[in-house]
Amino acid sequence: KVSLVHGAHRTGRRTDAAMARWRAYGLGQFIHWGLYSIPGGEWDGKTYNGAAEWIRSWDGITKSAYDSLIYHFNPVKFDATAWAAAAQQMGAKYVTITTKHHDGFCLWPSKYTSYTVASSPYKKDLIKPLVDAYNKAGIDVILYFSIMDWSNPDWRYDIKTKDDSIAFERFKKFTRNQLLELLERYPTTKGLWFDGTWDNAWVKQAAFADELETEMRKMRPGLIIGSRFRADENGKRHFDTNGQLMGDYEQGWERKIPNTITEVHGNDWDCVMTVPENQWGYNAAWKGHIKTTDELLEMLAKCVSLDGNFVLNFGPKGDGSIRKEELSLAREIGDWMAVNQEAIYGCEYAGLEPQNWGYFTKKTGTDKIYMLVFNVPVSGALRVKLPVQTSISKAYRLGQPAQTFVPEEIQASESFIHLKTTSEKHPFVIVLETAKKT
Ligand SMILES: C#C[C@@H]1N[C@@H](C)[C@@H](O)[C@H]1O
Repeated sequence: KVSLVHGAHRTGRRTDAAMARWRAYGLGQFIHWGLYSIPGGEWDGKTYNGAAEWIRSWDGITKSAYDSLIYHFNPVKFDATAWAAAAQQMGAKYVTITTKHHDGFCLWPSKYTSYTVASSPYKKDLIKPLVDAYNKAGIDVILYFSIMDWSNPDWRYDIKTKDDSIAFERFKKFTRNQLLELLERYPTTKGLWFDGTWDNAWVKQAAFADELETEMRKMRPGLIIGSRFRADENGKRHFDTNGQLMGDYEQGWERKIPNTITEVHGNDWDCVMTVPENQWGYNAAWKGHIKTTDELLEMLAKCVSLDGNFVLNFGPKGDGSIRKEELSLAREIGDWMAVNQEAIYGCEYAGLEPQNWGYFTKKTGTDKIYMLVFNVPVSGALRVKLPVQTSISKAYRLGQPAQTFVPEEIQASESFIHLKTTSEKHPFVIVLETAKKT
């Protein structure tokens, strides 16, 4: 181990109540909304392949033309209550909302720049109504904040000259001001989801970022900050030079999910996922593979089965409406969660040998096991291997307790659950109440 001043300040998981609440969420919603939502991935009649929220960075688009979008931002269809209701029906327990993406446009009337909603025809703060509506719907709010800020003349990708250094010192003050402003304005928010922290200039700010993180945590006890915020003094991100996780949970699972529990290293983590391959902001012409409800449910199940949360992204349109494809996905996920949420909320890695038919979760603090079935074998026989000296005292279909199963023990602590039919068309859950053999 090397001695670090600005590495991880904690080994192992946080054990406080705020983090336990985060750990139990299971399902979250991501919202990417801003000026980029107006063009929706198209410019002068041309569609581009890159992510729609990065359109300002694409060749062929003049930056000033993009920046003028602020004078057209007037989301008259914005309805925070409707957004929160859709998320609540879906079963999301937390939402991560873009306060400022890489373009630097602020959805709140920040005192520290004019590039905010206050300078748009809409004028009003968008974050407060969202925080209030989601909280009212019983959904916690995490604020997404991009350190990288293309609108700020003091931002630098790297610091090469004295002038760069002087400018970036101003940028660091600006960034701190905005973050403390967000924490002051929205006191019920539970965490900050940082992005745009990979550039050299920021990676060189180990001491500043470490002190800022400490300051924010003092301001908001329980605040949750992931591994993407800061680098250690050797420029190591997510995991410090000693391999210790920076921050409270691993934030590396962007559009990907671990396959084994060993990849999780005993940390908390969440996976943030797009519906199309790689579009976060609204993209009019969704191209390529658009994930189905069952695919997204399987991702959710896989994340929870490996001790993570699954956060599904929505990209509202520039007018503030949510596209119908996302609303129907939310509804179908919600319909499934209405029956099966017990296998998701407050659940964790079950510690059992993975099986091909799907995923195990376990209710935290109990011996209750859930079998989330996605791949019914032609035999209809679902193999279950329990720890030695553990038996299944009861097995039944979640949501239909009268549909019970009598496990066939094929050898010590290994059983088959025989399905009554192999013609299920959608994922379902079997509950196993287990007990230590006396
Ligand atoms: C790259 C990148 C960013 N990280 C995702 C969470 C989106 O915000 C995307 O633009």
